[in-house]
Amino acid sequence: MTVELSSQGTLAIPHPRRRVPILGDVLGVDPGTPVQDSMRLATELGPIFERKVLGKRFVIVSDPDIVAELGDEARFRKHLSPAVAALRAIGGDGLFTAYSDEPNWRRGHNLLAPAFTQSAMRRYHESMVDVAAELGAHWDRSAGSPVDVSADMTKLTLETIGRTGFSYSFDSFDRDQPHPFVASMVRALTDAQQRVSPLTLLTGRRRRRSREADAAHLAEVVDAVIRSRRDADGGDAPDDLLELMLRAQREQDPNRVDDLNVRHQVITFLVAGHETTSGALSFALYHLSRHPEVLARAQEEVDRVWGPDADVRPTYEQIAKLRYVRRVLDESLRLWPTAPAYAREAVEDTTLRCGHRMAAGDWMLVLIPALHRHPVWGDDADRFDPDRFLPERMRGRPAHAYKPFGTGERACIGRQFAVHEAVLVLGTVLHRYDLRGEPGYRLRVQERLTMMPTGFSLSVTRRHRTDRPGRGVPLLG
Ligand code: HEM
Repeated sequence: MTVELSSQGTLAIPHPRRRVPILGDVLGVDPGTPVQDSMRLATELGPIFERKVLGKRFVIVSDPDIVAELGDEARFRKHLSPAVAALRAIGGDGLFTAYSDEPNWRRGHNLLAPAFTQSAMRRYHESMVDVAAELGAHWDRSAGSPVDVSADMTKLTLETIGRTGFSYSFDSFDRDQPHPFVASMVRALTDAQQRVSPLTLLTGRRRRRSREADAAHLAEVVDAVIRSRRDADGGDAPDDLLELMLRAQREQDPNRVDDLNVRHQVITFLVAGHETTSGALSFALYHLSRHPEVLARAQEEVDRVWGPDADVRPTYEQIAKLRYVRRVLDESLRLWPTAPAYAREAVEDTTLRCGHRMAAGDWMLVLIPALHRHPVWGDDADRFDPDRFLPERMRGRPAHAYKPFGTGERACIGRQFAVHEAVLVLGTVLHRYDLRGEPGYRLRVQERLTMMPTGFSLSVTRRHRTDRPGRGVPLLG
């Protein structure tokens, strides 16, 4: 990166041309799409630029060298951006919204990390297969009408984290409307993201009331889940996240957390554990529907690894063998990383190698979709190409050019969970259906802290044995 130094010897950071006094860089900005606006600004202004909104300064970076430096845990740590700090209204000091020096972050991390190891995934596998099969049954019932992909992926991922983490079913596929938990969560996330916008500042009181009602509703749902567990006969309690926390309380474990934090952790995992994976699956299905050659290759792989039985229940080992499907997921998360930003603050005064000085507490926002389109990805970085994730091509790129799951000790604890679930679900869909997107659909991305395709539907038709090369006899009907 080339740098230009200001008269004070620090990096002169570009900003949007038309800056308005007091309000800041708001012209041409849509409060509903701050991430996509910033992606556009990154192409205009480069891999480090600033935006000011109502006196709040955001330094936004997408340069792999700077991102690598910000990942140095000795000099930087997680910062709660204004949007993430606003989420504390529902997540309190749960893992995602805790400050790194809050005691409950370390305790919660130590307590819950064993539930996210690769071997722990074996315990969740059968429940994940069950939920994927329910999606199949739901789509079979759609009888040829297009399915709303993001809505159904949200049902699926909420159901999966509910059952695996808390042995609780939201009965997602038996509902016409999303569970009220989802409606409250979507409003809470959207509200958090828009909290820094001057336009939304004007709608104060009504917004505050609705925010409080949503926080109360989320707490109510979660307290009911916790209560039903406490009331149950503890004899054969399921081995899940909730049990880990309740057992630690009973056994006076040094990492035990109090009742309020148990609530915060459950809300955190229900939200963080489904919203991002739902978006990742929806984007992957969007790309598959747009790239018939990728779709055919992915289907060929699933047929080969899982065999011809349309109602197959894949084994745990058969998920990791879907290498090409995994590359489809990785490439979807490159173009549309569904948790699109994370913030890092300087632990003490420091100077970046590019010359930019940061005082202790100064922070920068890593804009992941722009990092994932940096020139190190080549001059066709906007093109969907899963083979970018072939091992030999990955070795040729800087490691910090790909960060969909964040960085360091505050990186995503649920990464293995998300990958196992997403590959399993994509495998199930590809094995069972042919997919056809609406020909006129142009990708629209909704932002609510996370990103999700909107208005995207697919026509799904059951595949026959004759659709699987070299097989012969029809499987159905
Ligand atoms: C494709 C799916 C997912 C993506 C893209 C994703 C992305 C991320 C990112 C970027 C962070 C770091 C945020 C920051 O530094 O501020 C994060 C943290 C976190 N994620 Fe995920 N995530 C996904 C799935 C999951 C799942 C399935 C779970 C739980 C089952 C989960 C639970 C969490 C939690 C609890 C944190 C906070 C960790 C901590 O700070 O200790 N995520 N995730």
